[in-house]
Amino acid sequence: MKIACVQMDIIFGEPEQNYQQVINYLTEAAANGAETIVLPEMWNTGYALTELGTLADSTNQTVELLKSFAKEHAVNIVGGSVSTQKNNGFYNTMYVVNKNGELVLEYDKAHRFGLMDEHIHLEEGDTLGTFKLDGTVYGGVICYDIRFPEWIRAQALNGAKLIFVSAEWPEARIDHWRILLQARAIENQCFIVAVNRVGSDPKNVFGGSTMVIAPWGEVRLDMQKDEGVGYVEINLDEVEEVRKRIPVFDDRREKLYEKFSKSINEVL
Ligand SMILES: O=C(O)CCC(=O)C(=O)O
Repeated sequence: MKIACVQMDIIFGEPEQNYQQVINYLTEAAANGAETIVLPEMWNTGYALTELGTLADSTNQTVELLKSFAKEHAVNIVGGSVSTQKNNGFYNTMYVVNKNGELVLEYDKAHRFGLMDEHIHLEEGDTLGTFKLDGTVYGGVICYDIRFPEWIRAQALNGAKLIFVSAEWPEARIDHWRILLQARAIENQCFIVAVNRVGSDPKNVFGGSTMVIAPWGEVRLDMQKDEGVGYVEINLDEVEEVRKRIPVFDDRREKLYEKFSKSINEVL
């Protein structure tokens, strides 16, 4: 599978300009033969959280754009995430569409990031971001979610061989981003395709470092601070090879883990 990672800048609080930027990047990636294109987090508005009442997508604009582009160009799109308004609240929502133009995932970020005020302005999601493309199971998570190993493990246990991460991760903690992503790939013996933004907003400078990591932990793509589209070819058979080499999933002791997580709760 040829994957294209869009490491873009996001224009703060300007959805129409960001939609146009994304169309340009999708067009470039499709013209270069990408089969799956991945976008960063909150690419429609950036973290303009106090203005979501007028800026968030409340009309399905994003889904319609992604569906029609995917169908016309026969590409899968992991549409990063956008700010959405639904059920009387605002969400940080990841959409994935397949190459037939069908929506196969709508995932609301499960873990809200307090340092960027998400807990004040956004609702939290309660569903697991697994989905299928051509019969294979994938996972999708958003930024801060990667700090929760049990959340990524849940995806692997539900069959995900590759987990997509969309982010607006600040440069100040980019060493955490790199190490956490590599750890999540190694411990779950899966591919991680993680797309971060570059540029800055009124409060943060973002760290780029979009990466593709193989199930054995090797970094196959590292975009550092380059703005634009990065490409990588991956073969999902590597997942089974690594899982045979060290059979972590067979050696897990679920009941033991449950026993001690209960004990800790009882003590507290
Ligand atoms: O966990 C972090 O350090 C960054 C998380 C973040 O920026 C986010 O979830 O938007």
